Amino acid sequence: IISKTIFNQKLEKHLPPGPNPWPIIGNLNLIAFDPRRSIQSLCEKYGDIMLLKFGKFPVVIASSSEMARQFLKVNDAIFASRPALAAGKFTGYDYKNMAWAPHGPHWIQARKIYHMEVFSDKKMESFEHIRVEERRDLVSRLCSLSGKTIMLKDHLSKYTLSIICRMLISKKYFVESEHENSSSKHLESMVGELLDLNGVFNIGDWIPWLSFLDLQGYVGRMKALQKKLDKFYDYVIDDHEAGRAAEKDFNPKDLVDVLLQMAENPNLEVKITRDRIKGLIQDIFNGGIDSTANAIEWAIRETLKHPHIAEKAKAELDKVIGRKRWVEEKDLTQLPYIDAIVMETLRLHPLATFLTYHYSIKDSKVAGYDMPKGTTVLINIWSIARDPKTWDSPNEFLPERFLGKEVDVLFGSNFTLLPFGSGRRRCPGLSFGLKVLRITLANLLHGFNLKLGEGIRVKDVCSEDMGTAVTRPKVPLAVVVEPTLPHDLY
Ligand code: HEM
Repeated sequence: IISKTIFNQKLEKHLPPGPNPWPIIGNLNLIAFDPRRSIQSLCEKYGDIMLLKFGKFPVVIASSSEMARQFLKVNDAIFASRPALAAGKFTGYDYKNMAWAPHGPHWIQARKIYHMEVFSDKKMESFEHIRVEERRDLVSRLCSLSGKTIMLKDHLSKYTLSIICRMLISKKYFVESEHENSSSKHLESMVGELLDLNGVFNIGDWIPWLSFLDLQGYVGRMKALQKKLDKFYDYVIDDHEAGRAAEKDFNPKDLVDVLLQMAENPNLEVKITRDRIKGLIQDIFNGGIDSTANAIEWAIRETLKHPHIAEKAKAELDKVIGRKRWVEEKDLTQLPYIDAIVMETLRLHPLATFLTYHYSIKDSKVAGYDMPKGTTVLINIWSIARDPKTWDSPNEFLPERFLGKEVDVLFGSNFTLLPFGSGRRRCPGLSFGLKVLRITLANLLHGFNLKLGEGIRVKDVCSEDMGTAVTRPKVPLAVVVEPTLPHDLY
């Protein structure tokens, strides 16, 4: 009876191929224990578009550039929403942030605010001094640790966190301290956990009547984390409100000031509440800190694994910049090999295996298949960027393949490479993240000899990730840094 029902359904509707689902659990039996790897191997079997059932919910996996184009360009307006998952409810202020917001007036308004108040060319320029100062701070900190084995990622996360804090909330709020709850390390670890929890596969999302059991403990962790972050945001907002109250003719200095000012505007289509302010701050913490730090770490890791690539990059830097100054943002267009390393890094090590879930708001037909309203879509950017039909030697780190190409191949109009997504939901922090990644990588290679930590051999440098949705390196990178520019530059 079951297979007949399924067969009839498939006849009535032209659905993408995929394994037959079980009642209640759908195909969860095939993927629940190692979702990422299981989905990848099912894609190999069923092809570039596959239908799975997560519980009773249809989930389509798109694993080729053409299928990505179908969802992110041809049918973008239909698939630009998000499913209502626990991560959005418990870590996205009940979908009042941007990343988990369904397509609608709140999300449209939020994106406009981001574009105008954070990522416009004018704003990006006005924040340049922050990026310069924090970069100086990073290189002098690294210089002071020269000769010692350090965990590079710790320094990179601290650096991206400081830039974001100063742009968003003007201050760092957290100080260098041994006290766990007031150190920047504390905020960093909360933000790292936030990113991970936003990528988990939570069974209760797909079998809602089981959600109260919180079988994997993720919802409990989300709630506990959100409570801690909420306390921090309350403190920041209260402090900003006090600043506004104390100053006559107050001039907004950062995004929180701007949002508080907008909250007083009765004519906005969607009222900006305190929770919406928190959600929007949280998006930038969630999206901007670890993503960029991870990408810089991956790039350095690959150059350590392939010393000839580091040498070639240094030769370019010596020729274009010389040995008497640091690289500045205006130099970036003169450094094609650095850009090639960046592009190859984001090809092999995207932030996540799949883009954040997309979700359809009405019935549609995609590539000849019927897609009912409420279909969730996972775009498999990891497989697309390693597709042997598009890429020669797809698993090798070969920056040369990008020589002669501009970094805008990363912007999503070429569906063979989608590290930032494409279409309406494309990453709004793209140009900021990319700028920080390019300039930091260039300066680290220019100003330091980076060597592997004691006892680590080149062949031991691991390029594997942890196998979770967010592609974090399996083994943290331990390095020794040696300054190479004149001492007064550090
Ligand atoms: C190398 C750095 C970064 C990478 C690789 C990256 C990647 C991504 C990806 C793949 C998405 C999902 C797109 C989709 O759903 O189709 C995304 C969304 C997003 N990113 Fe980024 N990102 C980076 C940096 C940043 C930065 C610096 C910020 C903010 C400061 C940011 C904020 C966001 C937000 C808010 C979203 C959700 C957009 C929405 O749902 O409308 N990201 N990012």
